[in-house]
Amino acid sequence: IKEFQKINDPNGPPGPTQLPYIGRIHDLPINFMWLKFKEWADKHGAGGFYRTQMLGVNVLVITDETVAEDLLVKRAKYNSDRPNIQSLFDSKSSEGSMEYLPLMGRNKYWARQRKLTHAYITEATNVKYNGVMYHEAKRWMANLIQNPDNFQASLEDMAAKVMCQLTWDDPSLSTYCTKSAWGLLRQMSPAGPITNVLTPLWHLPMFMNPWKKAERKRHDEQSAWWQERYLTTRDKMAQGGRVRNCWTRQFIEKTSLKTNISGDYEASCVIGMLALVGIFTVAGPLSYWLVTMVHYPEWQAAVQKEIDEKCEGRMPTLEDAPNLPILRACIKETMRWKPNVPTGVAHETEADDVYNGYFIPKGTRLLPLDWAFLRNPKKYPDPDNFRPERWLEPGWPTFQAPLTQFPTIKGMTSFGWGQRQCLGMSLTQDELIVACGALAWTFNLKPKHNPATGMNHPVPLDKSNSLLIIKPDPFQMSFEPRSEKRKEEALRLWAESDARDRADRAKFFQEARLAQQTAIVPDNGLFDVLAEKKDEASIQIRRVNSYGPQV
Ligand code: HEM
Repeated sequence: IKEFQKINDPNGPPGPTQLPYIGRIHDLPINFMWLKFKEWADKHGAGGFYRTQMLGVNVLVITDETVAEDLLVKRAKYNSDRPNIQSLFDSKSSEGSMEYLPLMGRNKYWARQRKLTHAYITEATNVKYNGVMYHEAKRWMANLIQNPDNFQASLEDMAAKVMCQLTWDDPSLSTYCTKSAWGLLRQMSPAGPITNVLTPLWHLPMFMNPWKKAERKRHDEQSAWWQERYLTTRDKMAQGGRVRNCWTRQFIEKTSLKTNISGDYEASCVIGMLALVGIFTVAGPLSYWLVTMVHYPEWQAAVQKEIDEKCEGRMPTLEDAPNLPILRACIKETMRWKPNVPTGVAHETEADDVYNGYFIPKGTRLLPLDWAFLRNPKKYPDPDNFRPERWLEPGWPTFQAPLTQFPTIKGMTSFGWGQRQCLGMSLTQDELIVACGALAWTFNLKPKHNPATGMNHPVPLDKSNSLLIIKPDPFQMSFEPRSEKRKEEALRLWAESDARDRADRAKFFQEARLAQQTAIVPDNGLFDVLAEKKDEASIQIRRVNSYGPQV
């Protein structure tokens, strides 16, 4: 009784009644958890937040943007740590595992890896990703023409190819990279292994602990693959520069000479993680774009009309973005209506604090509930419906001019807060403009006819997985080329881009080989450095493998 009274202290923050130790874990469903959090928000969150508990852990659910601003931005100094994820080894990198930047505590590994990631993404954005997004969007359009029923896999593959190209100059790695990203995403999600919710199970001895054994295998495979990618890239460079511009090459050639990244192992992790994080994050809104366009043909027509007029018949590029506000409004409204990280990503407090008169103990998880922010009826009237006009017409609370600049997805609550704010906002916006623009230019996206029932296959609006980053459950739809001419043109664009890419690679490799034969390239000693570093790397990697993760 005493314990019950203590955790339900009437002077504490509001929230649902807690049971000793388990808190409210018994009626928090694993699936669609964000809906239950929102239900509690409607009952208890009048002040913009409420508290709950889970197996002894304090959670403050933030349901209002102003409170998120106060706690996560203004008090970022001590509210930017991350909670431990039980089913990963050393998820916070407190023991020096250095592996998962987005999950790290606010420590030195996080600080230097965030700096490097930010610099690399910014540089790639400034050079428009060396055309990689256009190339992959064209490949995807051709794939959709030739094999439309495989659209969900080819969509993820497009996002993965962009990241593998930017990271290792090798789009053929996309299949493995996607699988690897899935493995990590599942492992870190509350709806993944049961040990993320019933955390004490994780501490069973290894011989009777299937969860830990499975994670050991997943972890070791993933880190070995990251290391192999890194060393293979370096080998290729040492054998005649057979790698074009990419983040790994940039690290080996330039950054490694002046960085505080500790060495090859850490480099392979920060670079590998960067490749992974850009797959499902972008694939989510892109999948929801398909769902939305099927349900709102009038908005699809408006986007197509805008593209046809403003791009004069061309497939849109990033240069066209300022002239395409309807496209940008539909992208932003898709992300508002169907956010792909609906619970938000938790921060953890590093100091005791008092907020609005309520005591918040050190170690509290702060959960910025994106589903609640994006369904706030004051900011988003008619929040449950897809209304892109809220970004386009004066009179709506979210309207902002000029339309050449707004709407933009940059700064949306979905990208998080303060010191931990997402580093991929520009990349996401650019990839969505290119990919959604290409879809609108090439296809009419429609429901698919089911001859067995004589009706269309349903395209559900509310069926998804419940991982931390969600995507819609498999569905069927049709990709109808807008005309025979458009179809031919899309296929031609891909053939042309593919041929150019092959020719560029061949020319680059030939020149690099020639330069190596005539010893022009190694005059800066790069290859000697690389040869030496290779030995260091093998030593270091042997060390890392024997050190292993903290079990
Ligand atoms: C729709 C797309 C995306 C969404 C909704 C999203 C959302 C988020 C969220 C909610 C966080 C945590 C923020 C916080 O803790 O306050 C985050 C962190 C991060 N995101 Fe994204 N993200 C997206 C795309 C990307 C992409 C494409 C990349 C990179 C290519 C990326 C890289 C990162 C990184 C590196 C972090 C960790 C930042 C840190 O912990 O300091 N994200 N993202």
